[in-house]
Amino acid sequence: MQHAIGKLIVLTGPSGAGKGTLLKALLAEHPELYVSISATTRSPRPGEVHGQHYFFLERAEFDQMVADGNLLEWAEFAGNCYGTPRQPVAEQIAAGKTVILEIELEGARQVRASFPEAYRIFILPPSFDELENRLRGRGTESDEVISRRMTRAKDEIAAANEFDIQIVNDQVERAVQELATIVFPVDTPVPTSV
Ligand SMILES: Nc1nc2c(ncn2[C@@H]2O[C@H](COP(=O)(O)OP(=O)(O)O)[C@@H](O)[C@H]2O)c(=O)[nH]1
Ligand SMILES: Nc1ncnc2c1ncn2[C@@H]1O[C@H](COP(=O)(O)OP(=O)(O)O)[C@@H](O)[C@H]1O
Repeated sequence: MQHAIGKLIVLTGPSGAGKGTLLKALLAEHPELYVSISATTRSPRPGEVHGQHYFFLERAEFDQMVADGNLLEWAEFAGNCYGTPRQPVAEQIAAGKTVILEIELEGARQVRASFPEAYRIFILPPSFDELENRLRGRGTESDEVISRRMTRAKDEIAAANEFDIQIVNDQVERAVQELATIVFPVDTPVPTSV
């Protein structure tokens, strides 16, 4: 039996741009999508669940995953390590699923090198000020972490044109619809008669 081959989609954008918000809304409409669960050394935020939002690991455990070749990509971001467990992604793609990786810029570059057929989407905030408002408004990070993320955001936004497409997250509903048309491109209808 021949296996269907699914596709791989990478979603990147500065912290606070709304990647998590858009993905959650997309997933609610399309539960058949598989969103990869990353490993991280960052501490859980209130409400975050191990194995659901992230696999929260000690640094030594993360380093072991890297050493064993168990991460498809990984990077350091604002003082913590983040990486994509390889096996679940490989399994879901082999099963024909569309797999989404929500990862930062360095990881997205690694995926481009190792998986050039992946489709890479960049989420932009409407403005830099609005990005900071959203990050502060989320209320999950200290001032110091916010300022580290804002510094990083400048470099990330400067790399937006490395991606196949950019989506401005102005309004959640509109941006989710745009995202959906990219993840699920409308097939050209096959004429039933000529
Ligand atoms: N390279 C890489 N980046 C990741 C991974 N998981 C999450 N990230 C990115 O790490 C950054 C920080 O994530 P997080 O601490 O959850 O903050 P948030 O995205 O602002 O909620 C974000 O840009 C994520 O997209 C991963 O597996 N690999
Ligand atoms: N289009 C939008 N308009 C206003 N606020 C938004 C929008 N999208 C997301 N937000 C808010 O901005 C904050 C950051 O969004 P989040 O999805 O956590 O970003 P990211 O995952 O990219 O770090 C959250 O408080 C979220 O509710």
